[in-house]
Amino acid sequence: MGVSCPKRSIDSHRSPYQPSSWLVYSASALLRRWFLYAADRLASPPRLIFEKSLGFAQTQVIDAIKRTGVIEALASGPRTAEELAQELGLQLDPLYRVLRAAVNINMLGVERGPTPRFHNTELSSLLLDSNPKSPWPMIQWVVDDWYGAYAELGWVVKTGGDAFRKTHDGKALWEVLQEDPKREADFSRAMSATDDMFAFEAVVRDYPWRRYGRFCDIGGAYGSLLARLLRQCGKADGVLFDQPQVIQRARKAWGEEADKVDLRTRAEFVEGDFFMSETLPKPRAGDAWVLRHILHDWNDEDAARILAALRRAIGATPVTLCIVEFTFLDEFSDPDVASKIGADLSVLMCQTHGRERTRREYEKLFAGAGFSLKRTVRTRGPLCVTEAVPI
Ligand SMILES: Nc1ncnc2c1ncn2[C@@H]1O[C@H](CSCC[C@H]([NH3+])C(=O)O)[C@@H](O)[C@H]1O
Repeated sequence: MGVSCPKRSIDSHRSPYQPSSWLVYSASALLRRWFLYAADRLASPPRLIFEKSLGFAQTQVIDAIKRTGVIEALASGPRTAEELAQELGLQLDPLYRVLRAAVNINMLGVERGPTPRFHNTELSSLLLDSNPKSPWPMIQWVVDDWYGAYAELGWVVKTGGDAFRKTHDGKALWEVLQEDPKREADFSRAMSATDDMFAFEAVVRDYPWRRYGRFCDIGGAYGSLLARLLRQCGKADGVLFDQPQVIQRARKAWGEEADKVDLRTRAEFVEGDFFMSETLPKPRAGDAWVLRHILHDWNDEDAARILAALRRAIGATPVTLCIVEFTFLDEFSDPDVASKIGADLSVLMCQTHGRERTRREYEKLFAGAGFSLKRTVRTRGPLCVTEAVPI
């Protein structure tokens, strides 16, 4: 009985998802992998392989309960399928079957009885419009833009082609976004929504950011990472660097959003292109140039061009590059390998052969652009911080 609501409050300054201790983090990652392995061993192989091949059905169930308004309607209390069908103008039979499927994957809960009443769970409540940190913008991207590209995975393996261009009239993601300001705004919002998914709070806490005097967030979108770093390191200031149209909207966000507005005087906004060194910020000794989810968007050739532009812009100034990515520590068994593989396939399919890299692959990339890799710092989540300094 009763409606389960999000147990953790939504705080605008800090992620509501605090990292657990290293011991709990490592043990739970291990247990999760073990449970998944055990569940597979217990199932009958023919059924198992068929169920795995139906993975896309989950995507569609989540999409359906969000886009038909079920999740919003349930925010005001449990409903039967009949009530929902009437209120939202939906078809009762398929609706009931989708609600049942959602309960099966814990996306909805049910009060059983002759007429079952459905309610939101902690998971579905996260998708409410009233949640400023809702993962929905990202899920919407996955469904609307990635899904079709993913269907071309076998084709990519055979031909080495570009799935995103194939499914988007020959255009790459950045071109699609540049042509449509609304979609670009949605994309930047979607990127901020990944903060809580990938233990962003652990990145802030598990790496010693306080040693730097200034952060330059290169390709920082609306600056959710920069804002969090400035809050953590009271003496530092920051530069947010991105494409002109993104920075114009970021400026507005920093004038309005509760988690950023008081930090506005400590941040500078620079518009440019990270392939062109002359547009990058002017370096300052003691800077950290932070690139989160940037290099993974690009294949080795393009990533090397970005690093070469950064190297030219930095010159002889002592600056540290901090690359925040889903770095593979062990490609088959590191604790968060499932998230890393998910991210790797997404950038393979949607970013013209972007890739998640191993430490050795970063080492090679840096060396080719005049940087040397100093160390890779693990965090209590799938993201690592890899430091590099100019040679
Ligand atoms: N040529 C470019 N120059 C500068 N920024 C770019 C360029 N191409 C893509 N970007 C930006 O790169 C970012 C990649 S998405 C990552 C955003 C942010 N670092 C985060 O972790 O949330 C987007 O904000 C793009 O606008």
